Amino acid sequence: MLEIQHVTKTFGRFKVLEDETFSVPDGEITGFVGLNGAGKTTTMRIASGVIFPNSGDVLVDGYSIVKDKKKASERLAWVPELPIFELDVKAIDYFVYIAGYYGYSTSEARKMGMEMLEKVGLKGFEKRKLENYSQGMKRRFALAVCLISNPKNYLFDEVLNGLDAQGIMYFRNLAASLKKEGKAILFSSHILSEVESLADRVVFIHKGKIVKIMTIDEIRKFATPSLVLRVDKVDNKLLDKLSKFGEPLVNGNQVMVRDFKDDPSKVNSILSSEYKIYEMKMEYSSLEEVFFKIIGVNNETVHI
Ligand SMILES: Nc1ncnc2c1ncn2[C@@H]1O[C@H](COP(=O)(O)OP(=O)(O)OP(=O)(O)O)[C@@H](O)[C@H]1O
Repeated sequence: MLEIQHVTKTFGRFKVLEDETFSVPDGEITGFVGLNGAGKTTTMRIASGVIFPNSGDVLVDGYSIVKDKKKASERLAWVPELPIFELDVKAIDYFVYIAGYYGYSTSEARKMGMEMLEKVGLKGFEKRKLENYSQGMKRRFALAVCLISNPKNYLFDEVLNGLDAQGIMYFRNLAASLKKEGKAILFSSHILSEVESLADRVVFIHKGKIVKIMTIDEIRKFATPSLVLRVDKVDNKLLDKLSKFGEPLVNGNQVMVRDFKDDPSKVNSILSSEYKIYEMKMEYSSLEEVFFKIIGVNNETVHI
């Protein structure tokens, strides 16, 4: 478990984090979202012990990263936003070197390295030098390396950046299996659809302050419900009928009734004598919409 406790950080006179407090529980994936410059990477760097907070602390399974750095960092793996492996060394040799640091023999480490690199989709590239890896390959390699020590806590900073569809799939599977093993995972990303599908809870950060912490279930309740219908024809009469339930938006023969808070079967009974309904389902607005509601900016003007 990770506990970020009243962390404040300033760079020069600029306050980047202010009294930041939240927890990353065991057996859960915690999504960490915010606009560019909100403070996610700084939080992760503090939690990993690379930089110190001005005040506050981070506890890793109860050990302070400030006062008991060795014990805290042994229990933690961190994949940084920009893994730097500009090394004139083969991937497998570097893996063996790092694994040696954690007490594995060369033969054990080599066997584990070959397996792990295959798992992250780097089979056939084990002997390529790291300096010749692409950004996506470096990220995959960083994911494999972070598993060597098998710690309880994980910090993944924008690890989806630069990953292709296969790499994203690997990360999804990895995060799900770590969660199953009861690990605590903090995962930042701008790909909010991925956060929504992976995370159990989401921490929202804005201008260095935690503005909201919500479970995915709470996010779904908070989100605006819409009824989506696919019908044989869309005419004014249909839209008239639907507008009694919410705001109808048309896209071909599909109509989305926004802010729908009624019983879908009522719509069915009102329409079924005049229209063929091919499909009817409830949809909830995305985490993205919830995010912009929470921080109070318009998603057309700000890119997340
Ligand atoms: N070493 C540093 N010196 C000065 N300012 C810094 C330093 N590191 C970060 N900052 C500033 O702190 C703020 C938070 O940066 P941080 O990288 O934590 O944001 P982020 O939420 O990870 O953003 P992004 O989504 O763009 O990666 C930014 O304004 C950034 O310019």
